[in-house]
Amino acid sequence: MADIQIQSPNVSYTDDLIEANYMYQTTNVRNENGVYKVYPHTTNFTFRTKRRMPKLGVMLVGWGGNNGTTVTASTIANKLGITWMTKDGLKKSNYFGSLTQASTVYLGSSLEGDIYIPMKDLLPMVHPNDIVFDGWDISALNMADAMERACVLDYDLQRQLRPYMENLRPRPSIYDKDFIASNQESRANNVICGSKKEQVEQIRKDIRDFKNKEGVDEVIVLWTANTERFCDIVPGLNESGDSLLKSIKKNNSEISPSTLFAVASILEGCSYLNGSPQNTFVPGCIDLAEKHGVFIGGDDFKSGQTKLKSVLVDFLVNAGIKPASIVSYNHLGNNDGKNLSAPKQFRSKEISKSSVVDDIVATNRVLYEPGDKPDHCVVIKYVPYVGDSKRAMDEYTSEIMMGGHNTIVVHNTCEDSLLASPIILDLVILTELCQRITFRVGNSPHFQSFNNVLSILSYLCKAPLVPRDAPIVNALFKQRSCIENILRACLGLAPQNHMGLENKLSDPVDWKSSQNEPLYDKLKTLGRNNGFSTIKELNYLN
Ligand SMILES: NC(=O)c1ccc[n+]([C@@H]2O[C@H](COP(=O)([O-])OP(=O)(O)OC[C@H]3O[C@@H](n4cnc5c(N)ncnc54)[C@H](O)[C@@H]3O)[C@@H](O)[C@H]2O)c1
Ligand SMILES: O=P([O-])([O-])O[C@@H]1[C@@H](O)[C@H](O)[C@@H](O)[C@H](O)[C@@H]1O
Repeated sequence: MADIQIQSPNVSYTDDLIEANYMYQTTNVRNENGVYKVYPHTTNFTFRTKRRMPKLGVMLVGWGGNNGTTVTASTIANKLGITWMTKDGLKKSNYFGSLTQASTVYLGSSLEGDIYIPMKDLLPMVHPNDIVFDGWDISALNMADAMERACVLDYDLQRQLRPYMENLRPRPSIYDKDFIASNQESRANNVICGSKKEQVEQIRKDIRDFKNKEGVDEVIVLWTANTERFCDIVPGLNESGDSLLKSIKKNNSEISPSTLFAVASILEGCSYLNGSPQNTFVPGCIDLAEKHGVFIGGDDFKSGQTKLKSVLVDFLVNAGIKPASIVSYNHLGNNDGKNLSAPKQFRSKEISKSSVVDDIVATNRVLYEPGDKPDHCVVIKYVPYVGDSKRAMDEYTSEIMMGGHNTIVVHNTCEDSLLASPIILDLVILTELCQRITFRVGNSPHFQSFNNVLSILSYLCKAPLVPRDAPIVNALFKQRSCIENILRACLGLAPQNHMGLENKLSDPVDWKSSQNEPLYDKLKTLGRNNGFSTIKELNYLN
């Protein structure tokens, strides 16, 4: 755990809060008679972050699935420090793949060189080991048997975890065979009967029951159940919070289980996150979240093939290379793949997997005329034998200079649920953190929360949900920078700009820097006394 203290008059610490003054710099552009007039703009923000972390409860819809069992098992294994033997030797529990737990951020430079710390140490964040899990599943299997059914974790690990999981049982859930593949029906032996209104009330009761039973301070609900078909958006049905609630009262068949869960969570004041591609967040659901001041986020975990695509296409387009054809094929044999073998459920996934390049393409009118975009084909096949080990094959064919072509072919094999599980953790950890951050703009007396649609979560989602009229960003490193720089802003730190000007000066010794930075004070003294003029040379001195 890196313990950091910002030494700045712009940042203050109390027992309850970290408060930071931050100058947010943007540029406004106006096209005036063909000339882009650019107006730099600075806005003063004051961020407040509550330091006390709650006991966090996470309720997973689809708890008994591959992702649900794997993320639950992994936090128990990490908490207990479980190791296990495999044919490749002894393995230790970890959170690899988690942005908050296993990636680092640049903090600053020191005499010893650049300092990087785990992202999780920038601001107080809930530790995954401390999360209490519960949830629902249409399958009644206890979590130990469900973990075994998932075939994700090594046997010796499962063996050690069984005693901690066999008494965990998913709560009965809302099942509607019209929304997921018919091949899931055999699994549905743990369902809530009654009208949609009664089902919502039961889910609300479950959330309260979990809170009271486990003594958790906050609950976040996350959908990791099967992909549903898209539902129709119809005026009078679900275009507003009121119409949505009325449709539920009327037991309208077009209201999906995932939207019912979202409504129940919102009415209980719990953030709701969607790890699947369906359009859970119909306009009425977003409206309801806004009215109740509840965070929502999604859609569809960005875990493997699409995550890489949002890097590769960003790299190609920003290198001035024109992707002209993108073909993404994969096959997998888990129950997710089985559900996606049905056309309507596949269509939901095809939409989320296909939309990820649109924003990147739209940024470059040198390569793409308006309306021009790459051929983009998504194929998913269900092959039971390979189980959770998804095999993805991609081909990127791009136009390069003077009629040339560049073709990149990628083969990407992974246990899908071991990529998705850390993403589930990051989604809930960042959402919980955002629940503790408020900010005021300028001299406003009012401290506000983030917009109810938590677009800061975009890095973790294939089809980022953003506030009305906000731009959708899919490029992975822009999304990561967004998270890192917002966390830095909460500490009054400037955004990472990677300029490294201090290492690009012909005479850094005379570089004007803030007087309270020992490094540059020392540089001036040592540099002058020894004729050294660069940081590297100073380091050599030490
Ligand atoms: N890498 C990944 O695993 C990945 C990446 C992106 C998105 N996703 C999405 O995450 C979801 C879960 O993936 P998975 O591999 O865990 O699938 P899974 O089929 O193993 O688990 C889904 C679980 O949801 C249950 N379920 C279905 N409908 C339900 C309902 N209405 N209420 C409660 N439970 C219900 C099923 O019984 C099953 O146990 C899928 O929608 C998938 O598309 C997964
Ligand atoms: O995140 P990603 O690897 O691009 O997409 C994955 C798909 O390729 C896979 O077929 C599906 O089963 C997973 O749910 C996930 O959505």
